[in-house]
Amino acid sequence: MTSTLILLRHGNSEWNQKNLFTGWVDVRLSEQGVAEAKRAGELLAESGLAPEILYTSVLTRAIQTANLALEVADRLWIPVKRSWRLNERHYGALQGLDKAETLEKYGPEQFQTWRRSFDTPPPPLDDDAPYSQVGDERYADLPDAELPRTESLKLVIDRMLPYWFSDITTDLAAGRTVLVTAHGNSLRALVKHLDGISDADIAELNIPTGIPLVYELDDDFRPTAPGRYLDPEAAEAGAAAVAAQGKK
Ligand SMILES: O=C(O)[C@@H](CO)OP(=O)(O)O
Repeated sequence: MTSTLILLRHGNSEWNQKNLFTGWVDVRLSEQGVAEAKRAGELLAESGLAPEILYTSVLTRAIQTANLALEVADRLWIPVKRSWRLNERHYGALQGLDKAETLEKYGPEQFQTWRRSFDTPPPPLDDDAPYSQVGDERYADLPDAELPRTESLKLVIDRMLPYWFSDITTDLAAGRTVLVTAHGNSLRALVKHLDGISDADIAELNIPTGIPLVYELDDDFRPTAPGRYLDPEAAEAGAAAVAAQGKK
């Protein structure tokens, strides 16, 4: 039996628009992001795909995106599960910094290492820094030692994959069409796992905002074919724009 998995990166956020490193900072969608999320709902409806359960991170921009898309697709009623394990990568001390200024200050090599290397996290964020998540109510159940102060992509995979196996694959095994609405780097982590992308090659993968990416999975939750974007042309342009962030 095959099952269907739909991955959706949240629409453009207020901080994507301002070109700021975001990570776990809880910003909202920009107007453009709202339009992208609604368009994602149209793409889902036009494709005939009907999500039966929604997974999101606990960050507002992913939740807004899912709600807007599902409303357009007339599926706002489906059950929802949220987890911090689907959150964006914690960007450490870079959270809140301007990407172009960071590129200029530290140079392209360091900038690319922080953004896209597999296992080099940015410097950790101080607990009393303005954009720290220490004390944020939504993480109250998370032991302090497990609350990230920075993360590499590898660390995202380490905290995301257990949830993939414990929860998301359980719904897939039950034959449900699953929608996962999450973030650029948490979805890069999941796509790396699904497509078996090497630690080196994952640096080149960028996920566009607001365009559903659909996988058919076999009984072992492996893709039967490459994932397909419901609007391939827009996805290509969107991924190129993400890759170019920082450059003025
Ligand atoms: O700032 C961030 O949290 C992410 C996603 O917006 O950015 P980047 O693509 O640079 O990893």
